[in-house]
Amino acid sequence: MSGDETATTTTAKQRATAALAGIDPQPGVAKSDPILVVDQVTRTFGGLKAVDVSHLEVQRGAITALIGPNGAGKTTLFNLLTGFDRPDSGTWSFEGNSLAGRRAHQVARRGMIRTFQLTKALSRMTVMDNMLLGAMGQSGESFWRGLIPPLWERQESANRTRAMDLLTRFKLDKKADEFAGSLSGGQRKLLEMARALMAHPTMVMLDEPMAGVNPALTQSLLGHVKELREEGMTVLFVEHDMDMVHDISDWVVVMGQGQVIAEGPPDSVMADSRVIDAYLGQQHDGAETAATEDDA
Ligand SMILES: Nc1ncnc2c1ncn2[C@@H]1O[C@H](COP(=O)(O)OP(=O)(O)OP(=O)(O)O)[C@@H](O)[C@H]1O
Repeated sequence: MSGDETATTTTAKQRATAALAGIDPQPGVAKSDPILVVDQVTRTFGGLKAVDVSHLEVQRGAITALIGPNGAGKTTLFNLLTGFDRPDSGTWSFEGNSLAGRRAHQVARRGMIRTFQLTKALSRMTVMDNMLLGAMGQSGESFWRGLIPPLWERQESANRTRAMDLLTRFKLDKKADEFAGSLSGGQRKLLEMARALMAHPTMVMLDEPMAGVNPALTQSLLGHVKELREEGMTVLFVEHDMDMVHDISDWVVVMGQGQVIAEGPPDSVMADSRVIDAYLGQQHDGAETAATEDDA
């Protein structure tokens, strides 16, 4: 690439930063080009309101972090939006189409794909079979095509080729025939991401991509997430690792007790007193619990 090209090419990061630059950092603020819009979504467990989100918009083509103390409702919100749980009330739309009431596979088919932790069952499958599972719901798996072997075989072969290309990109190609359970923590996270890409997502939802990752793989993982944005995908991720949040996010949404309590660019959000209070409150509660246990 020539120097001129370098100077004139805008990256997806620059575009996302510019698009979010003038947005007022207030909970529930409207974005210039939202791909996901959430309204009045609530979920109660017993007497506990785990999620109570009045309004939330996620900007297309940006990397948005969803943070908050333990029990804030982040995972529950992820489950609701992706059809793995049902809300008590509320609506949400993806690319202008309502997803309320849609099941997980219908949400996935519309291009919103979440990563999954490697469960016991998936650990006993090979890395390649995990990848092929990520292609489920593609045309080859449809009932009628499944009845016509040449069509099915062509799809199966295309899926294997795509899986191998992705495994190569994520440096897991040499592990294709090994059990997924034999992978390291970081390699598992890479597999989860690669598996999500099998479905050609528009938006990728990452569930704690840094959990259990050895520092040696940290940069590689961060690089892969940034690549998703460069390829035009929207990323929403839940994470406790604040270095990662700071490094890769264009925008940060903070949840506390089920609600969105703050949102904005990483620097301003992390300096926000509501955010500091929410986290300190948790540490304070923890200190109190420890003291009570000591006293007992
Ligand atoms: N299936 C369930 N049954 C009962 N309570 C639940 C269930 N799932 C979540 N909760 C409760 O809802 C609240 C929100 O939990 P959630 O897992 O969404 O929080 P989180 O922000 O993802 O926390 P963490 O960062 O620890 O994963 C918590 O109080 C949790 O105990």
